[in-house]
Amino acid sequence: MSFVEVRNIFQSYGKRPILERVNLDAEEGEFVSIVGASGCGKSTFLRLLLAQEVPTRGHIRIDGNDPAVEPGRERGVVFQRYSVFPHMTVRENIVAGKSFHRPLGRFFGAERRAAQARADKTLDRIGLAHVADAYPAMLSGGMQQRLAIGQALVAQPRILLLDEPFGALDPGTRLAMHAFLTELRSQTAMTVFMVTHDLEEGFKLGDRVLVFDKTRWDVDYPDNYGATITYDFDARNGGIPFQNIMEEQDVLLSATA
Ligand SMILES: Nc1ncnc2c1ncn2[C@@H]1O[C@H](COP(=O)(O)OP(=O)(O)OP(=O)(O)O)[C@@H](O)[C@H]1O
Repeated sequence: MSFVEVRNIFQSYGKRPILERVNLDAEEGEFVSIVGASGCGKSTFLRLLLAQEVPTRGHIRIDGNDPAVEPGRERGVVFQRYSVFPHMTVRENIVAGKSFHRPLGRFFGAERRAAQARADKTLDRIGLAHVADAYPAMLSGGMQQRLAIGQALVAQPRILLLDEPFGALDPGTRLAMHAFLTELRSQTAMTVFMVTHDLEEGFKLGDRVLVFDKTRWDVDYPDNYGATITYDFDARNGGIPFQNIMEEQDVLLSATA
């Protein structure tokens, strides 16, 4: 039994199929990058893993069980747009990440102090301890996204779902976030699913790179068929030498110039 089992998933919105026959096995600790054309259903797949949606057909098992409806211990999630609370300080945001299953801030006395101490540990880990009392608007984009990741991590989920988490960041900050995520992963052994539009990022960070695409097309009715996993690349130890693909493209370009 794999840690994450996806069996013959179909998902349609109304009559329109988005995903069809999606099958996947992922082991605990794997980093799975997901790429594919815009609108092919990558975020839909993450929502299914999050149990925010129920598939039209098929099933998903996480550690042998149906995915819990509420993320938390099992899954954390980070989207491209920062999901931090603007009216709370950095530390309060982390506490809220842990306590989102109850009304925010409902921690008192010793429990509140314990929650804050845990939050400070997370802030240390994500390098934001020095701005614990600042508000998100005072932070750079990279820092805000680190805060969002910290918020997802504070409940120590076994699976982290990232939907284009670095898409809104400038290239330098993006590289810093890659280093941050790689370090975090070595500390936590989390399983990660990351949707990205950046192929190079997918190969750099992922153990595997899944490509979602349609295998069937009807030119008259392009919405008739859904996408599935068409490639499952092993990206470990330079398994797919992405740089070489880029170089080959350059060779092709210069050959045709
Ligand atoms: N709740 C919904 N109801 C109806 N259609 C939806 C719903 N959610 C998504 N869609 C449609 O399903 C398709 C797949 O959407 P999804 O966001 O999963 O694609 P994506 O691959 O993540 O795209 P992108 O790369 O642009 O973010 C899109 O055409 C979208 O408009």
